[in-house]
Amino acid sequence: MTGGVVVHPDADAVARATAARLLLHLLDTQSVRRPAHVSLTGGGVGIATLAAVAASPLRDAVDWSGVHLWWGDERFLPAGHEERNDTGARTALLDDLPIPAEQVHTVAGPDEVADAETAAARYADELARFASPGSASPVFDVMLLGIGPDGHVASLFPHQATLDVTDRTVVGVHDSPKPPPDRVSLTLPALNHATETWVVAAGEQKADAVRRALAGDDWHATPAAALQARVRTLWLVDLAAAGSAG
Ligand SMILES: O=C1O[C@H](COP(=O)(O)O)[C@@H](O)[C@H](O)[C@H]1O
Repeated sequence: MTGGVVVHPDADAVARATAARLLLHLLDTQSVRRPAHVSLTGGGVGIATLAAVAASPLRDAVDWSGVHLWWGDERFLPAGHEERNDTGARTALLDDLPIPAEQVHTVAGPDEVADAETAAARYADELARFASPGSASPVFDVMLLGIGPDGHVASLFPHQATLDVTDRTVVGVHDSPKPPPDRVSLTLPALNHATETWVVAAGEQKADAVRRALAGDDWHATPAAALQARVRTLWLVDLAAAGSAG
């Protein structure tokens, strides 16, 4: 297991470098096996990364029919809502990507199911359909995540009971301190069921959370401190998030 911090000059550079890293990683993976499973994130740099994938000349070198896309979390809002993570991803990249619709695994919203728990159970079933032997989900080749200023990751927020859920891959989240209050999130064991995890962060407001996570803070206080991919956990940050600005 390895890890590391890569510091880029600014948010735009984080997004462009992460996009290049993702595309090269997919090309490498596809040279030996397929499909590849990638879990996406919402958030400023997460969506900017997808826009940078869309703009990259390498984009068309990837065989997208050999890629499955998932989400680490979703806001429990109706399909097409501008605050949903998948809406941002569609606008930035997916609407223009030759990927089979059935390989884009979205989380159901209130237009489809009664509550976040039902959406979580349905997403868990979908993950199970593609599970690696002996587990409840695929091993994600890349788990792309953001981090909140409070240290939240996906929709696992500090001191919420969802942090301790280990018997499921997906949970319904309520009382999120960041709107909207209802969400669906992979649990920590599911987030860590990844070969590589890349946490993207930019801006001074992320610096303290990044510092605490890297220092191994109590993960109930800083959920991102619990991230540990099987092979490599990378922190892809800008100077400000690295605490080196000014
Ligand atoms: O609410 C969420 O926030 C985080 C971080 O977003 P950012 O805009 O502060 O970078 C994101 O990673 C997560 O997917 C999302 O649902």
